[in-house]
Amino acid sequence: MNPAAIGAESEALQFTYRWQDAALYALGIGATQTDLGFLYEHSEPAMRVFPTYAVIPTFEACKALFDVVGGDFSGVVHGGQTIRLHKPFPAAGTLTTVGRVANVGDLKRMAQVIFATKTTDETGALVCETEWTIMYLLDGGYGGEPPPKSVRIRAPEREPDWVVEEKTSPEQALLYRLSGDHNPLHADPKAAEKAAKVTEGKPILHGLCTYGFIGRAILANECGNDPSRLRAFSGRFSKPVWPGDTIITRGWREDGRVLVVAGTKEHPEEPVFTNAFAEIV
Ligand SMILES: CCCCCCC[C@@H](O)CC(=O)SCCNC(=O)CCNC(=O)[C@H](O)C(C)(C)COP(=O)(O)OP(=O)(O)OC[C@H]1O[C@@H](n2cnc3c(N)ncnc32)[C@H](O)[C@@H]1OP(=O)(O)O
Repeated sequence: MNPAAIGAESEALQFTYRWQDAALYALGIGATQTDLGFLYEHSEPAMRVFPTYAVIPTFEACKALFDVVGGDFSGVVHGGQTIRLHKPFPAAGTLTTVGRVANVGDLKRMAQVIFATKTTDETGALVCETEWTIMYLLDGGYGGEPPPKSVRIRAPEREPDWVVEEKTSPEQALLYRLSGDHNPLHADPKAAEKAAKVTEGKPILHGLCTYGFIGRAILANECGNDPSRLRAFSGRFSKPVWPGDTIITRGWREDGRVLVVAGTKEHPEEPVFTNAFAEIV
């Protein structure tokens, strides 16, 4: 790993998308007939885009920094994701993103890298900021500084204010990857075998696919499906999810935020998404 990469920036990368791309993303994160306003170009009012789409135009700006950071990509898993939204995404458009290496940390058993991005639209207005925590399972112990301690967010003891249970399909990762993350870990059993410590030898779901399912549950229960009301969404991928699993998301309204925990029906013993909150207006 290369701690000298901290502060490195990508070029300003342009990303143009069509309504078809936003609809394909929506299907990848489990949208159904009840989400028609996110799928149909002639929707009235105008077609909306799920706010978690923020991870799609920003992905390449992070990937562009992979070489400067170093490490072994075959041992990479997604550790956590934050998005901050300043404007809803139009159904189609051109966005410009600059990526930055925010931190490279040594956890001894693994390394942790944080990539940050800023995205603007054609008018130069800020649309979204993102933060990607990436775990390098094969690169710990390189002699670097540990990352700053994360702030722990725990769900209250009481019953949640809402619960959403949604089954992913066995092909969910094969559909989600069409939106741009072609990591073989989510498609190829041979690649999954190499990361067997996490995957148990079977392709796992993209963390950002799970994130999209959970984001949809928040949008439906807290924002009346209005993307302009979700201002931030953050959480940690604590355990893997496999295509076909049923994701159960629980939400609590607490101190002006929504705290979230998600698990799966198949592995109820430990949650898959933790340390999570959403900010709503
Ligand atoms: C950037 C553009 C390119 C994007 C590349 C991404 C490509 C994608 O295609 C890849 C994916 O989508 S992979 C799928 C999604 N991710 C996963 O399934 C990983 C699930 N998580 C795990 O298995 C474990 O958390 C695991 C194995 C990660 C760690 O578990 P443990 O070893 O048990 O760690 P633990 O002892 O619990 O924690 C020790 C300290 O390590 C840090 N940490 C651990 N998990 C973290 C996580 N998920 N995120 C952030 N930090 C994490 C913490 O510092 C932790 O200490 P503390 O708990 O006190 O904060």
